[in-house]
Amino acid sequence: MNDPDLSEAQQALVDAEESLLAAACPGAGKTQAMVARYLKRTGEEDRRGVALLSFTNTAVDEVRLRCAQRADALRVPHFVGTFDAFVHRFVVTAFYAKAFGQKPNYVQSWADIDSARFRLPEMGRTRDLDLAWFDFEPDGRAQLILGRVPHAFGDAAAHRMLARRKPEAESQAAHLFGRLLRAGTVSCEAARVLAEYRLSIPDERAVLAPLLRARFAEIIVDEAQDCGREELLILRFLRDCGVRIVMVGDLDQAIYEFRNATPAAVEEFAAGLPGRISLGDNWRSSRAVCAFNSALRSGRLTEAAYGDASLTQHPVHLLQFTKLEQIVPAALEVAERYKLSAKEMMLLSHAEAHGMKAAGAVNIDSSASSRVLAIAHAGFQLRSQQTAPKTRRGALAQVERAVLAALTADRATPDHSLAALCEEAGLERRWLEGFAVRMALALDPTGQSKQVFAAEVRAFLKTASWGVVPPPDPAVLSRLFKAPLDSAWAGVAGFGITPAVRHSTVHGVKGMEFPGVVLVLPERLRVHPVTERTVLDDWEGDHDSEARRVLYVAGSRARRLLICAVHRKHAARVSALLTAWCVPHLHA
Ligand SMILES: Nc1ncnc2c1ncn2[C@@H]1O[C@H](COP(=O)(O)OP(=O)(O)OP(=O)(O)O)[C@@H](O)[C@H]1O
Repeated sequence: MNDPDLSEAQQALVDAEESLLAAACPGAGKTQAMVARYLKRTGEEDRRGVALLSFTNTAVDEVRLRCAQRADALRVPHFVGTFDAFVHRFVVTAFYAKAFGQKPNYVQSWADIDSARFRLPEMGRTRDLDLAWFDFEPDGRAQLILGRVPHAFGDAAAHRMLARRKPEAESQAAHLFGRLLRAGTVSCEAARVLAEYRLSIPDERAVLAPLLRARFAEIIVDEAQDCGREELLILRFLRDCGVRIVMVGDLDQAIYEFRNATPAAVEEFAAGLPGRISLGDNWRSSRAVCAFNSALRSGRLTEAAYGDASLTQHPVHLLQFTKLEQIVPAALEVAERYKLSAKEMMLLSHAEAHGMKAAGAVNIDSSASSRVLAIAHAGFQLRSQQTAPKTRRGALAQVERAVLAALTADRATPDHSLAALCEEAGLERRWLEGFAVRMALALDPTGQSKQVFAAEVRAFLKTASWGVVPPPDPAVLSRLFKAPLDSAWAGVAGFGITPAVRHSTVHGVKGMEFPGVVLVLPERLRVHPVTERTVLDDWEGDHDSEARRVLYVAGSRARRLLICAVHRKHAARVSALLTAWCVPHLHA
């Protein structure tokens, strides 16, 4: 029976009877259609399961919520979860347990654990190397992906040094990878490598194929454009086992190339599937936003506005700025013209720092310059209800470093990992974390002068109970915990102030929508290290690039109003592009 809430194209996705790619535009209602299919198929299959796989826990939670009325659809043999959870449960765990004689302990990412960091001898003043910067082959070989090494690793000479010592870094990374695996620590990246390894062994394929064939009738893949090499390999295996593969996605929203997800590889895999349907009705956005999406899209799909927002006549607004701080007041003026409140607006940028500065939020890095300020900042973050876990962890890590500096008289280099510093200081990391939380919460800078607050910090450290380690030297405390500069302390007043407009990176709002979006194009655009092109070069030259897709994802989050806040240097180019692509636009 047809679902009255679904369009014809969405219904075609629900009813499809062969493996296929459903290529959808932004706002096509992929989730709605996919969940409708999942519920229908789980009702039809009584023996074998249907799996619905997503890439993020948020997307998984959303699907589970929408299936809440049908508890049977969430029970065995069916499966709703992340791609990683699927790989762990059905491909890797048993294989690992057999090979290593223990159960694996999965961690989200190497980046989350200190023991996945290491140093090369005589590396100088650089940060530790991180396993997350390497790709691993099924035979355990490592490949350093220089594009993943963050700027903060060190100065230009440090980056050159690392490029020169790449083979040495790769050999150490491979060694550490093997050591962690043997110890039972398996990151999601490592699990994918193990899955790939397992599937490369003919005997293992012969064991796994009948199990998966008997267990699953169909795998539905949400956000299919984010499939990387290993996911595609697993899907290929499942397809060869006779499991139906239904992929739903928008190749132009592929913004995870750093983890090997490339739209070209997904397209190639999809070309081998018997079916393909297009979902080109955008139920989310106004006509001007749809035109903006079409101007940025590299794929062939044509998109049209279909939902309530299609009646909105607001053009895209081009807002020129010279300083990031000018954006919000001007954008709010435009929003007000269309009766949109500040709460309905979302400011998006590729790099977090630009959005933060434009929104007037205090940047945690600015407090890194002073230990006293870092402690004030962490206290605020811990007390606030709105702090994201990642921000809280970052703020606390700065307090931990400050405490370690006090104990080691700042002898340790600031570039060592916290785990290494704890070892040097003879402290348990867990104890230090607890100490940092207690200290940040005990000290409140509200209404205090910087001198008084700095004195409170020193007094706290002087009188604290240090347990196993000797207390810090008072002379060291006076030297390391001075009152911060006036300009930095002025920022403390801003800690408690919520910015007028919410802000996020583009990657942080994937799958979401907002009545109004302010998209920031800053003065300095990223230059791709290989192509040496910026996003505007890509757009003008019609090159499909991740930077261009990031703009597309950002703009397509808007329902009614899109404001492109463009630095004066680039305004003429963006205006010319919007004109060339017939995007209705106005200069604000
Ligand atoms: N058939 C429909 N009729 C009316 N509204 C719909 C229909 N399908 C989806 N919508 C609405 O359109 C909006 C976009 O849907 P959804 O967020 O699922 O899109 P999406 O395909 O996941 O988009 P994106 O990939 O850009 O994140 C939602 O507000 C949803 O409620």
